[in-house]
Amino acid sequence: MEVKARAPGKIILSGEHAVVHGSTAVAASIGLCTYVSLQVPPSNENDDRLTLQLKDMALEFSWPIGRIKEALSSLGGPFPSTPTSCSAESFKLILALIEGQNILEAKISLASGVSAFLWLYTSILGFKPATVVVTSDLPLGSGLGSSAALCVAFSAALLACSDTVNIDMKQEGWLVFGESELELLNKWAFEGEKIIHGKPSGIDNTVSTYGNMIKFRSGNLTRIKSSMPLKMLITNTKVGRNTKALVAGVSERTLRNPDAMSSVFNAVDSISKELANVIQTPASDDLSITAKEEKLEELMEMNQGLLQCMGVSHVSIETVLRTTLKYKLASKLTGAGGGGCVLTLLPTLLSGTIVDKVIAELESCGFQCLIAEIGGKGAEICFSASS
Ligand SMILES: Nc1ncnc2c1ncn2[C@@H]1O[C@H](COP(=O)(O)OP(=O)(O)O)[C@@H](O)[C@H]1O
Ligand SMILES: C[C@@](O)(CCOP(=O)(O)O)CC(=O)O
Ligand SMILES: [Mg+2]
Repeated sequence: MEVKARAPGKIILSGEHAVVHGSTAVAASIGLCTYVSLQVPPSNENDDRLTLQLKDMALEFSWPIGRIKEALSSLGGPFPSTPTSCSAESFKLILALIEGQNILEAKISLASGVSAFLWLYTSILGFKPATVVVTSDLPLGSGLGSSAALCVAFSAALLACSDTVNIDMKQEGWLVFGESELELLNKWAFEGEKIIHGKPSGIDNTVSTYGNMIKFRSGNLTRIKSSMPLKMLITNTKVGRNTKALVAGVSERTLRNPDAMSSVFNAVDSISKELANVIQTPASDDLSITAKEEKLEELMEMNQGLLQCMGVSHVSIETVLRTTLKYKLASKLTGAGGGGCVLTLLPTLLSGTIVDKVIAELESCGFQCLIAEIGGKGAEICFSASS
């Protein structure tokens, strides 16, 4: 049997980092996904390995099931309906399994994704042989939530193969889990994100699970329906960075300056709430689309200023801000910052010629631009009779 899962990346319109400290944030899924295919060999086949292929990186990891069992059976499980955190001790055992796999120094950042896989796999499915293949449209470590999309896609495929979720495997095409299954999937993906991010807020896995646009605060989501067209230019500075380190840096700054940072986080909270209001309030005679876009631009700029206060901007981000400002366009970093991606609002009345010019100028700096489809589907699964 083969099950496929796909889960989207995201943009954060307002509130990254502050959301880790209890502020409101607003995020939307985008039309770029991570795909996982999970193939369980027929029980009469003599295949007793768990294999993980990261196709985009041409990497393969493979373990005899007996070796995984030997290393991890003390953890108990599987416990698919009880999302459980990977303790420091379990993490050490998992790392020992990965250390035997010779990840090249240049690709060592992938080790956290592979660790999340091993934790989710053994916790949800136990010690069954399988081949799992991953591909992704998303750039890794760029602020578009590749870590969460990976954890959501893994969890969706694994839960679909477990006996926990009630889903008709004979249905064709891409399927969406029911509400309670989505909740379970989101909780498992959050456990995976914890392995990759250290201290995630949960916003990325939540928006990847549910799709569309959400307002998120302290683990609680409110679905948002946009009442205006929202077109965003995403500029990838291609400066690599690591969310875990940036999140830890903001926490250290908060420990050093608790009062000042608490004011910064409160200001971000207000900005995110206001941004959600602007997006949801229908345009009227008193509030035109253009006026709404101007409000959004101002809120994005204010949020960017506060992200600078948190210490997560970067010279490459500042170059994007300066470049777009020449065309009177407002931008902010999205995701963890420190490089990665920047969002620029493209107002409805902006001419195509200007958009082409700004993209050409950004690309001449070595950046990569794309115009995202915002607020699409969340996680989906698909069964096939195996190949
Ligand atoms: N397709 C993938 N294959 C393997 N690992 C991945 C994949 N996508 C994400 N990851 C893991 O997530 C990490 C990037 O996550 P992070 O630093 O949070 O940035 P972002 O979530 O913005 O892309 C990678 O270093 C890797 O460990
Ligand atoms: C910085 C943060 O707010 C978002 C991180 O997003 P990304 O991993 O950079 O895509 C962290 C979090 O909310 O878990
Ligand atoms: Mg991430």
